[in-house]
Amino acid sequence: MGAGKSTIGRLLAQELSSTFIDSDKVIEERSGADIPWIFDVEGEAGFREREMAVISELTQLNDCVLATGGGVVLRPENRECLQNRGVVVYLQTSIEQQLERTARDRNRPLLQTANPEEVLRKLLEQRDPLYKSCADIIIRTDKRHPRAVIQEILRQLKQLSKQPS
Ligand SMILES: Nc1ncnc2c1ncn2[C@@H]1O[C@H](COP(=O)(O)OP(=O)(O)O)[C@@H](O)[C@H]1O
Ligand SMILES: O=C(O)C1=C[C@@H](OP(=O)(O)O)[C@@H](O)[C@H](O)C1
Ligand SMILES: [Mg+2]
Repeated sequence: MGAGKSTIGRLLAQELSSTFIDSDKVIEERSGADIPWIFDVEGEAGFREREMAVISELTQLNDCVLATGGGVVLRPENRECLQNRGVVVYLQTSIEQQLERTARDRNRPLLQTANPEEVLRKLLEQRDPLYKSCADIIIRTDKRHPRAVIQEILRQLKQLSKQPS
């Protein structure tokens, strides 16, 4: 959360002249409710069910940039879909930057707690190995302008396409 997936994904899609899709937005459209409402009424488990259905569908599409929610890697089915169908980019960010970037946004239910720093630390501990297990490209985004992050993604994409498969 706050790594910049939604922001950088949108700009990257513009740069690549491809379609941008944010799975969280699709989940909201499909359910006719926002993410805090889904967490409130259906719990995190309900949100993860909806997320899995949407990821399974969206990863069938071609030529698009897909920004996911940060918890997408929790389900092995999601990791498999992402790995099989695309180049997966892990945007790494310090907890300090995550806190700064998410502070003004009430839209992340997992961070609406007395100690969001502790929550982020635990999530990182749990998720970092999962992100690494499915990432083709890993990029640090701390104190880096979104444009600079995009240039780095493009550079690494070019390198990947040069490698013999
Ligand atoms: N590289 C960056 N530098 C500065 N601010 C950023 C950067 N990436 C994202 N942001 C800002 O941080 C906030 C959260 O970004 P967002 O794209 O929603 O993250 P995510 O989708 O990974 O949770 C937004 O206000 C966005 O403008
Ligand atoms: O990390 C998570 O578990 C979540 C991240 C959110 O998306 P962003 O990573 O875009 O904030 C959103 O999917 C939901 O609040 C759960
Ligand atoms: Mg997002």
